[in-house]
Amino acid sequence: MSEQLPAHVSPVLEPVEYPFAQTISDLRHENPPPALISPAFTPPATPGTGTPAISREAESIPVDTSNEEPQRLLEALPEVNCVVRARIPTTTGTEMFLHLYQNNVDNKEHLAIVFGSQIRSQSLDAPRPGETEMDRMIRGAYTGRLYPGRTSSRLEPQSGPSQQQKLKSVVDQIGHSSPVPSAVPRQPPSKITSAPSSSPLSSNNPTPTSSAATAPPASINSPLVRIHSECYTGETAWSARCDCGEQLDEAARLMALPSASSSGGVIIYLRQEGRGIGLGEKLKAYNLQDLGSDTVEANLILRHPADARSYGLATAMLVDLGLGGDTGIRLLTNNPDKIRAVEGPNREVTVKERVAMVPLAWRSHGKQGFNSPEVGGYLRTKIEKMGHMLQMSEGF
Ligand SMILES: Nc1nc2c(ncn2[C@@H]2O[C@H](COP(=O)(O)OP(=O)(O)OP(=O)(O)O)[C@@H](O)[C@H]2O)c(=O)[nH]1
Repeated sequence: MSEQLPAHVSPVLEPVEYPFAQTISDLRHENPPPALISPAFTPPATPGTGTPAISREAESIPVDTSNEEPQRLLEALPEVNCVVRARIPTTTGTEMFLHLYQNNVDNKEHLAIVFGSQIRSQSLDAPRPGETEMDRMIRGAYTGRLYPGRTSSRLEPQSGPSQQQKLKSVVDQIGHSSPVPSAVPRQPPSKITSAPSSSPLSSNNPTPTSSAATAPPASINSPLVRIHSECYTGETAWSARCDCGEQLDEAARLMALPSASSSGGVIIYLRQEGRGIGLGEKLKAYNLQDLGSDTVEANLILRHPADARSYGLATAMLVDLGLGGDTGIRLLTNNPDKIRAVEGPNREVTVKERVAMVPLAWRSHGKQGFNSPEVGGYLRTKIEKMGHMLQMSEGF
């Protein structure tokens, strides 16, 4: 029997009662386990959601989420609590505030990377019984900046001016007029000079879509938000199988632009590695991909949903950061499921605009970013099988 199988099928995968006994081709064409398809799966032909391939200029394409009710929304939002926040000066010159959250649904340390000092966590700022001013400063519940010898978590008019004067003199010395320098992209994109566009509307109305690359800032009231899922391989191990690292860099770059400084920005960094299946399972999926499966098929063969993620924690964190209700956000994504899911079960958050994440190589016609057969297949599968609002670029 084993000699009838393709050479790449391991003999240990032969017992007939398991899907592993079949060839990958069988699984793909005859027996995809329908019960394992994620409720987050979106048919490829989501109307009105494509991103034109030829022009990478700012495009507004209507998206209406008012009739969409994802099946996996919880009835109520989880509880989240920001336990510590710290200022992180970055290698690009931008500063951000890293917020670490705990919650009542898992034991993971989900993060909010906040650009701009105007976005504050309510749970962090809430007083804790018996805590001292030093306790508050140590857990990051302070306003302004920390400096040696500071004794209060609140800005004090008496001691503040001298520190502000010190800061001003430092700023004057280095020739900056703004206390927070703007970002220097890791790979400076020559054609990308402006923030994404936005235009106000509610999620009950058509949502314009703009390209992150070129759109001028039409509205700066709603902060830019990226809901990012952990990807060790793409963010840390230089993987060219996916564009996760590039997307993270690009989100940070956009949020650090001077044009975004009045509204700020937030990257919600969720610890749902491998679309929620974990790193070990994702690595198995990579091996299946090298054996011929696409990213969705590989997950299904491993008996995982195509996408095992949920976004309730992200919604709760955004609400805690004061971005709930009518404040509205501009969401950086191509994923239609994310848009409605992040709004929460009772529309606790309003997505006013979607901003497309177009791969850098596509926007620059190969001059920047990176290309590989693997990332091409990864993006193609997202578009063709997961309804991503992007159109495959020619030559990739
Ligand atoms: N299971 C699986 N997960 C992958 C694979 N490649 C990347 N991932 C994971 O996919 C997730 C990246 O998803 P996101 O960056 O949130 O992107 P998205 O939801 O697809 O859509 P965008 O918001 O448009 O980027 C991370 O958790 C990665 O670890 C893969 O081949 N298989």
